[in-house]
Amino acid sequence: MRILIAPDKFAGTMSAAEAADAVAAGWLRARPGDTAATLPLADGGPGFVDVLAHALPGATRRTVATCDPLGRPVQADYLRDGETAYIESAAACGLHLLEAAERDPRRTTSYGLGLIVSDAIETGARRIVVGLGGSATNDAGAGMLTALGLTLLDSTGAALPYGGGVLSACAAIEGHARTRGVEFIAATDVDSPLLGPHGATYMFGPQKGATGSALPFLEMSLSSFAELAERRLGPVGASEQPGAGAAGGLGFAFFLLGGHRESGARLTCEAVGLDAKIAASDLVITGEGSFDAQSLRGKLAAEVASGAAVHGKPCLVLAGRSDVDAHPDLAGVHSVTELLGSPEAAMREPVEGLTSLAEKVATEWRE
Ligand SMILES: Nc1ncnc2c1ncn2[C@@H]1O[C@H](COP(=O)(O)OP(=O)(O)O)[C@@H](O)[C@H]1O
Ligand SMILES: O=C(O)[C@H](O)COP(=O)(O)O
Repeated sequence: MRILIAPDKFAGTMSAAEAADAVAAGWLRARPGDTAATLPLADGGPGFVDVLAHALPGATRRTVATCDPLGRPVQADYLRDGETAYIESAAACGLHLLEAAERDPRRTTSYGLGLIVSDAIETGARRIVVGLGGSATNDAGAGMLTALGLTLLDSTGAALPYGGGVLSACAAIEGHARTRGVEFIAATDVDSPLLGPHGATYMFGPQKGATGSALPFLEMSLSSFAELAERRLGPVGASEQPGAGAAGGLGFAFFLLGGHRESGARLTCEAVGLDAKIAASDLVITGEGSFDAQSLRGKLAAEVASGAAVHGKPCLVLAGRSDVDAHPDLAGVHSVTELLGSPEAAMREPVEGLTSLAEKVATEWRE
């Protein structure tokens, strides 16, 4: 049997490539007569640039000095392919760049992403595809807009500090972004709007360290900024567009810059030729760290599963943990947590855990 193993990363424990290798090793241990092809994927979050680097052999990597969500210096890689640049927002805004105790979206900024985008523009990029996801920020892209040339002022005329928590003090937006003639594509991992119960703050704030009263405070801050920014920069309604809430509202900021949204998962799947690879296999396996209700809202595993369904191929999800038992596009959902008894055990030895899960599922698989 020909197996295609096409997972996303397991955030915090394994890259997509490590996860794919672990599944292949476990599967082949149980069924050595099968062939396994690995295809690490991404949905706009971490891994976006690495996946595209494999898919676009003509693209070159460029390394730039930028800053992390707390303003500390970091190096970030992005890709150039002719006049197109492919940038991963998590390279500057990523949750993985902070210690657990440092996570606080009232303070974190997307400024560093603006420095990467500026570098791309200054070196001639005219089409910029930005992968959104895995961020530690919830500032509606205000930091990035500042790095691109806009000035955010409070009611006394002083420049606004960075972070999502100060945005309700923004009384004026002055200047122009240095983005004329540049097409932006926000490759988002979620289709959430900016505000509301399914928006950036309430859906993703808690995983970034915002809890209790910080949540309504951030929601109010973003809402006030969004109203001003839409009036000043347009288009009105940008905050309600699907994807505006991706990466702490960076989707919204790209809409203000005239950009449009694509599904990050679909974009990477198309770039690697997933469809043809599914057609040439008998079974597809995908996975991610946490397979949950969010995953079904256009995330990578759901994209792979629907691709498999189109070709009538069975698709399995092997996840770190899961609260989804079944889905019409899936032949099965299995988790390392279920196998080892607790999420702690699953995360302690992630490669071994996923390898054992794949071995068990392969042993039980009936064609
Ligand atoms: N090896 C693992 N075993 C169990 N749970 C994991 C493992 N790796 C990651 N996770 C869980 O998955 C979460 C990340 O979810 P994931 O789907 O990978 O990313 P995202 O939600 O950012 O797209 C982690 O916070 C952790 O709870
Ligand atoms: O806020 C973000 O960065 C994402 O759009 C959602 O986060 P996640 O993909 O890391 O869960």
